[in-house]
Amino acid sequence: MLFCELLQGTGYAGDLSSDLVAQDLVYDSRIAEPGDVFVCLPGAAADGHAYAKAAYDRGCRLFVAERPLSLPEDAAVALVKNSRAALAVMSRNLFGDPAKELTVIGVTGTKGKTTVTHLIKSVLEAGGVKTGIIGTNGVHFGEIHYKTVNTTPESYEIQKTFREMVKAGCECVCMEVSSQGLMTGRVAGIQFQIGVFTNLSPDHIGPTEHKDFADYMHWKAQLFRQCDLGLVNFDDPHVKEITASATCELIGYGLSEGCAYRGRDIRLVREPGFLGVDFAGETPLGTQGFRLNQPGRFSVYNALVAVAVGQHLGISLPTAARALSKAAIPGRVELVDALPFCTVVLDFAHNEVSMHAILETLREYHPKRLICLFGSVGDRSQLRRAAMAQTAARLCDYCILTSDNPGNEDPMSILSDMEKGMGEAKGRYVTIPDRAAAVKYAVDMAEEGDILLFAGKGHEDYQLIHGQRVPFCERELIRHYAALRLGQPEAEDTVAG
Ligand SMILES: CC(=O)N[C@H]1[C@@H](OP(=O)(O)OP(=O)(O)OC[C@H]2O[C@@H](n3ccc(=O)[nH]c3=O)[C@H](O)[C@@H]2O)O[C@H](CO)[C@@H](O)[C@@H]1O[C@H](C)C(=O)N[C@@H](C)C(=O)N[C@H](CCC(=O)O)C(=O)O
Ligand SMILES: Nc1ncnc2c1ncn2[C@@H]1O[C@H](COP(=O)(O)OP(=O)(O)OP(=O)(O)O)[C@@H](O)[C@H]1O
Repeated sequence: MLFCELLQGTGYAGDLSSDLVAQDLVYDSRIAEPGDVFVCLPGAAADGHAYAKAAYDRGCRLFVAERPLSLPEDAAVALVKNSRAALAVMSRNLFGDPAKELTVIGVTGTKGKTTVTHLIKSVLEAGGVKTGIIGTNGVHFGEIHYKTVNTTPESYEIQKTFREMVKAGCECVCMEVSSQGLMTGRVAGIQFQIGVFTNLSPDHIGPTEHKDFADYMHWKAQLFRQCDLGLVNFDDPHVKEITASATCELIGYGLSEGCAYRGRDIRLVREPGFLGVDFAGETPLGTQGFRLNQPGRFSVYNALVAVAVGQHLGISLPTAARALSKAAIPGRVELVDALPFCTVVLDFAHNEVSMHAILETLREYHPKRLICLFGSVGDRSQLRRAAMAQTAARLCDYCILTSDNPGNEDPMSILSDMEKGMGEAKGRYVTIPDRAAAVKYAVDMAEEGDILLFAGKGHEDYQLIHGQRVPFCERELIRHYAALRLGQPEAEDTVAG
């Protein structure tokens, strides 16, 4: 593609020859190749402008930057005001604006994004609409699955993935849109047909993320300034602020009166091997009974919005109900069929908000004892650890404190911060730093009627320890130790990592 065509819409300045040909775009000098356009991005840890020469040395001659670069004369530099925004526009140009060939749905909110995108995919595909998803669990479409670095990837990866999805016959893409993704322009220039708001509470506030809650909220609200229809949780205390600047049509879902999509008659169901919820969903096209394979009130919200999206795309209520009765999401309130006399749940809850949500939900099922195994990630706020531990101490009968992803921190110092929270809330607990040993302890202590929650790892198949990614699959370990406890000989073969 001609460099000047690629730059169309960026508002660039620079005296560029009209016959320069660009092969691809790249924003990391370490993977730059001859023919690539190197886009200099100012980052959190470094500034891409400082790596322009490295990209030149690897053969790049075409550059996009926010300020003049000191490079040999054969380099062509297009100057733009905001290089991340320019990357979004150029990526769209490079891949031929694939969003125009898809129905694009964006899901934002503090909790529930991954769950909701998977539920929407289940509902749409049950109605024959081939759908791709992009989010924390990676990219999924058809038989294709790959991981992403970010919940909302960089604009180049998004546009490239959209194009792959179109080629694979997808009609729709449902993606998680993080506040960081909105703030850093990763979804700039995409007009979403539907935007979904799940809920909002303080999170992602810190030196490399948002400066305060107002900033976090401002960027979440951005989705409703670039979509046609907003499906928003009317029961969330922050819905007014999120929608105040909306430019789209707004439709509410929730449990309160006035919601177009409303859940009522909620009944929590716990049966052997099953933990779920029944409810009636009122919609503009009629009322439908639902049984969800996922527990708790928050699952009703997640399901309602999936039904609403489905209805807007022509999926009937019985089809949506059938899909939701079977939908299971790896690592999100996932039931592990391991010990027949109690309920074992694997969940990604890794901060105070989601711990509170999942534990309160599980309490409502009246377990004999609610036992929770969890750790806290390293290299992040110390307050988060104590807060999580306090919440667990208040809501559980017993806690097993262990390691999550300690990262570059000493696991013992993370555990000591968690123990402070435990002590303040007078919780009963044991500390077992090695997570595999802690899993064994939890499995061995389980009794009839207990609910065991393994929190934090969810779908992850590794632990980050001292900068290393160590294989670790909690689901497999639970099954392994359960099989040992039940005297099943095949247990030896089931451990992964
Ligand atoms: C803190 C932050 O926002 N980091 C994001 C950022 O990377 P960065 O700012 O650290 O990049 P940098 O290291 O400062 O480098 C700046 C530029 O120089 C380039 N570079 C650097 C070194 C070199 O040798 N050569 C070179 O060209 C880099 O490729 C980059 O273009 O830009 C990268 C590319 O887009 C992102 O992958 C990366 O996300 C990191 C992994 C991250 O953790 N981000 C968090 C804050 C985030 O975005 N989280 C949300 C989740 C929120 C939720 O769950 O709700 C998300 O959407 O993932
Ligand atoms: N609607 C909801 N409200 C509150 N909590 C929820 C909701 N849906 C799911 N959860 C809880 O939060 C956890 C994380 O859910 P999910 O991964 O879907 O959210 P997310 O927004 O993608 O989160 P993250 O940004 O941490 O990846 C779940 O495992 C569950 O315990």
